[in-house]
Amino acid sequence: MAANGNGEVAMNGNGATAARKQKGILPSITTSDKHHEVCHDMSAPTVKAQTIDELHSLQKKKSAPNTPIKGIQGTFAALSEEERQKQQLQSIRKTDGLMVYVFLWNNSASLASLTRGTGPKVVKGDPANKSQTNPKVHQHHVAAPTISASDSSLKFTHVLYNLSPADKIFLLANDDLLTNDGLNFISSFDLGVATKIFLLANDDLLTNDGLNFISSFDLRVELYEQAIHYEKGSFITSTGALATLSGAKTGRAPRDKRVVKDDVTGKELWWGKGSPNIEMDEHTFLVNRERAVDYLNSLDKVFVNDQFLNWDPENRIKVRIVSARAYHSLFMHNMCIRPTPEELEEFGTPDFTIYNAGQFPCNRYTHYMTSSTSIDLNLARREMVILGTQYAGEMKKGLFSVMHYLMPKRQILSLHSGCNMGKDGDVALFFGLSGTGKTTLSTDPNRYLIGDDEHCWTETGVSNIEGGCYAKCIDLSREKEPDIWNAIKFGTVLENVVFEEHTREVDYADKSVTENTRASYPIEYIPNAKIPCVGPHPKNVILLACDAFGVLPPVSKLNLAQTMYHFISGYTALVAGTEEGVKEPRATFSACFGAAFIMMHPTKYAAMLAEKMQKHGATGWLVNTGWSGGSYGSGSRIKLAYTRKIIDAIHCGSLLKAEYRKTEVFGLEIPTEVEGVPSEILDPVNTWSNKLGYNDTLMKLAGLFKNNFETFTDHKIGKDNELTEEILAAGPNF
Ligand SMILES: Nc1ncnc2c1ncn2[C@@H]1O[C@H](COP(=O)(O)OP(=O)(O)O)[C@@H](O)[C@H]1O
Ligand SMILES: C=C(OP(=O)(O)O)C(=O)O
Ligand SMILES: [Ca+2]
Ligand SMILES: [Mn+2]
Repeated sequence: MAANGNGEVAMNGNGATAARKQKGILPSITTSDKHHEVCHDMSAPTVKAQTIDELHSLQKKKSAPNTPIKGIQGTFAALSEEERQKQQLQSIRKTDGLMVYVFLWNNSASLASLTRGTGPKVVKGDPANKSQTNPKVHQHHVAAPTISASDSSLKFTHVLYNLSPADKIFLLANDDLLTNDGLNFISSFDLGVATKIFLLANDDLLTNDGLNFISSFDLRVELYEQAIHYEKGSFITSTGALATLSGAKTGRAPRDKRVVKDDVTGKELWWGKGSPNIEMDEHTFLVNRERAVDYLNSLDKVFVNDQFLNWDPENRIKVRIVSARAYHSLFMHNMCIRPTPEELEEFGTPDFTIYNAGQFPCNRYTHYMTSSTSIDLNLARREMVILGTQYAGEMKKGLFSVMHYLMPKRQILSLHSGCNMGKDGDVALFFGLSGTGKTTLSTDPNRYLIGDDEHCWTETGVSNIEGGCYAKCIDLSREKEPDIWNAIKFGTVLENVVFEEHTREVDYADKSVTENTRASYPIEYIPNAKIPCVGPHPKNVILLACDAFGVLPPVSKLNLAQTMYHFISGYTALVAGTEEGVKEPRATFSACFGAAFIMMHPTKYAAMLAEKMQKHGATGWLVNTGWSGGSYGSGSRIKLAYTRKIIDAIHCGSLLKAEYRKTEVFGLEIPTEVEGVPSEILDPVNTWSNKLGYNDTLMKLAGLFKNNFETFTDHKIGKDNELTEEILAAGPNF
C-alpha cells in the first residue's frame, strides 16, 4: 500500500507517478522548490488518443452505410475531417492563388512544442495542395508524438514557407478586440437578448427535417452554430444536444491549480499538506494572465457571459466569463444563473472574472508551473485564468472555490452537496465526492430539485449556487435516470460522448473518449426543479461514499460526532476505470467531501456544519452507493433502485424510527430493515462469501481512515471542546 502524495492510497502500491511512467508520459518538470501534497477527489486522466485526428475518430462510431439523412448531415457532418478542413481552407483562400495561412497559423502555438518532445509537422507550401503532384510539397515529421498530456501535444503544426508578405494582413486584423485591462472589446457580448435579430438569417442551419426542437430563437442557437462552424468535434445528437470534445483533458486537473499567496490570503487560507491551494505569486499570476489575454486577443472573437451565482438574492455574486469557445460559453450559460434582460441591463461591474484561454498552454518554465496546464486564482484581483485545459468543469468548480472563500467570510456555509426538498418542505443535503451520487440521487422524480452540486446554508436556509446541473452520463439509462435522460435535449452540452455516426444516437456505455462523459443542462430541464432554487433548513444530511472495498453498510444513522468525523474524512473509493490494469479500489480522503475546492482549513467548515446541524436538528446518514458482496472485482455495485429505497426511507422519516444495531470497528448504527431492500444486504458481512476477506478488508479500510485522520487530531473543531473530543473518538475503534 502506498500513498501517492495526493490524498489517494493505492492498494496495489501503484501510485499515479508510477502509472505515468508506465504509460510513457513525460515526467512533469518542477520549477517551484516546494513539493506540495494536494488533496483532491479527481485526477484528470489524459484522453485516450495520441493525436487530434485519433481523438475525433473516437467520438464517432462507424456504422454500416445507410441512407444519409438530409439536413445537418448533408450540410457538414458527413464530411470527413480532412474534407472539412480543406473546405475551410478553400473558403478563405484568395482567388489569385496566393497561399492563405490564417487558419493554420492560428495553430502555431504548438510550435513551442519543439521544447516538449513533440515536433511540429512541417508542410512546405499549401497543405491543401498535398494531393496534387507538386514535387515541392512534402510532409516531414520531425518527431512522432508520444505523449498526449495537453492539447498542444495532440496537434501537428503546419508551417508554410515563403508566403507573400501581403497575406500577413490577415493576422493583424484581430488584436484590437481585447484590451489588457478593460473589457471594452465586447464582440459577442452576452449572447443574450440582443443577438436574436442578428440570427434570423441563419435559421436554415438548424431547422432541418430531423430535428424540430427549435421553436423560438434564442442565443443558444447561435452558440450551436458557432460551435459547429468553428469547433471540430461539435455535433448535434439525435435528441438535439450539442456534443463537444473537451480536448486532451477530460477531467479536472487539481494538481495544476494555483492560488496567489499574498499578505491577506497567506493568513486566511489553508496552505501546506493536504491543502488544494498551491501557491503562486502575484507576478506569476500576471504573467499567466497576460498570456491568456494575449491569446484571447489573437482570436477573431471571444465569448463573454455575464451571469450570477447563488439564488439567495442577498448573497448573489456577479460573474463574467471570457472564453474562446462557444462550448465554454454555452456550458457556463447552462451552469450559472441566467440574468433577465433587465438584470443584464443593470449588470455593471462583475464581482469576479474568468479568462479562459484553455486551448493555449501556459509556459511550463514559468515559475510555479509544473505542467502546461494552469488554473490560477487571484482573490485580491477577483480573477481566474485558465491555460492548457479545455475541460469546462474547471470554470464551474473554480467559481465554487471562490464561493468557498467569500461565503464563510459572511458566516455562510458553502457545501459540496446536492439538495432536494419533499412536498412537505423537508430538505435533504447529499454530500459526496465525484461519482458518488449527488446528482443522481438529488434528481428524484418524487421531490423538488434545488440543485445537484453546490449550495449555501445561511441563517434562513439553503440556496443553490448554480443555475444548472452537470451529470455524469456514463452508462446512463432512461429507465434508471429518466429525468437526466430527458434533460439531454436542445441546449444541453454533452461532453466527450460517443455517438453513432449516422443516427447521432449517443452510446452512453462507450468510454472510448473518457469514462467521465458529462451532460450540462439548465436546472429547468428537470421537470420538478424548485425555482427559485432555495429551501428551508435541511432535515437530513446524507453523506455519500462509493465504497469499492464493499465493507461499509448501505446505510447507517450517524450521531453528530460521527457525522463530523465522516464529513472531515470525506471518504470514497472508486475504481480508476481510465487507467489500464488498475483493478484494486483506491481510497480517497477529501476533507469536507470537497478538499479540492475548499479555501480555508476543513475544521472551519466542519465547525459551521456542526453548529447548523445542531441548531436545526438535522440527522446525519452515511450511505454507501458502492460495492456489496465483495470488493470491486468480486462484488458488485449496490443497485441504484435499492439506494433510492434507502433514500426514500430517510426522507419520509421511517428510517429514523427503525431498529438499529451497532457494527464493530466503525461503530455504525445499521437498521435491521428498510422497506424495499433485502434485509440481508444491510450488514455487508452477510453478502461476502469470504468472511476472512471481509474482515481483512474492513480492517484495512479502518486503518486508512485512522491514518488519514491523524492530521486533524491536533485541531479544535469550533469552540466546543467536548464535541471536538467526541469527533476524535467517533472513528473506527480497534
Ligand atoms: N447505487 C447507486 N447510487 C448512486 N449512483 C449509482 C448507483 N449505482 C450506480 N450509480 C451511478 O453512479 C453515478 C453517480 O454519479 P453522480 O450522481 O453524477 O455523482 P456526483 O454528482 O456525486 O459526482 C451515476 O452514473 C449513477 O448512475
Ligand atoms: C463537476 C464536477 O463535479 P461532480 O463530479 O462532483 O459532479 C467535477 O468534479 O469536475
Ligand atoms: Ca450575435
Ligand atoms: Mn454531480
